[in-house]
Amino acid sequence: MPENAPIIEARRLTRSFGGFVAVNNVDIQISPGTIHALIGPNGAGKSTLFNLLTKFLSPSSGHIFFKGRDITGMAPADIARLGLVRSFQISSVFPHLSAHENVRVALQAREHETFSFWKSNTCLRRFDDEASALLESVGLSDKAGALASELSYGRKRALELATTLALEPEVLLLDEPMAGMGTEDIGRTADLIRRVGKGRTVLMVEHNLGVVADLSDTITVLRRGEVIAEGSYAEVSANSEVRQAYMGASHV
Ligand SMILES: Nc1ncnc2c1ncn2[C@@H]1O[C@H](COP(=O)(O)OP(=O)(O)OP(=O)(O)O)[C@@H](O)[C@H]1O
Repeated sequence: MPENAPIIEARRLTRSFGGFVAVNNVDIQISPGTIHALIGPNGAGKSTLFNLLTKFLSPSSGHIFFKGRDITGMAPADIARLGLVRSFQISSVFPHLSAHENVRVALQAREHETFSFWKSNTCLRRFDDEASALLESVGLSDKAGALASELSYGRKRALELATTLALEPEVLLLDEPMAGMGTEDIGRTADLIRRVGKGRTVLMVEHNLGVVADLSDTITVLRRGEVIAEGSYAEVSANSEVRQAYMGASHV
């Protein structure tokens, strides 16, 4: 496969709910090593498209490719093993384990060593060291011993990112990473995404256009289930159809 071939590609992707077409014949290509955002007004079909691309929903028709391989019929767990890992699901963190233990569990899961009580101390030590390094990379070193349930909202999401990074994903899929965050957490999370996005591909749905402008290499704008524009923030924000789509929308 050529180096700049899309890492994720959808062709004529469509999803209907009853008679309603939420995603309509969408073609999209995600280039490797880029941060790519899906935006659009409420009800545009962003979450549906994201859920299709991450295999949480099945398409009514169309195809999804990961590194040129058709993954349309594959289960999410199988595509996660290929390197496509969805993050920012609060439920993926165990509330009664410490931040450090949460990351260690994810590292053990990666190596299918969930039942590692019989492992040597040296082996467990390796997970400990790796867990500490991951916590440091998301700025949580000082919270290593804190229970996940005691972390602030923004830090919980940083912990989720650490547990996702433990799986060594090639593609990070972020569903509204800034949702529910205050200004300070937004700034910190944006820095974090930029940092962990280096050398990876990031696909995110995000409502905060300031963050989208700041982080994204490419933006795809949806409206009523269809792609109406794609390009850099400067390009899409100058597009008259995009401006029209956002007029009167509550979150711009
Ligand atoms: N499970 C479902 N059953 C029926 N209709 C659905 C379902 N999921 C989404 N829809 C409809 O599909 C359309 C697109 O929804 P979707 O959540 O993908 O939009 P969105 O762009 O993510 O919106 P928002 O910004 O409000 O989150 C909406 O009209 C929604 O009501």
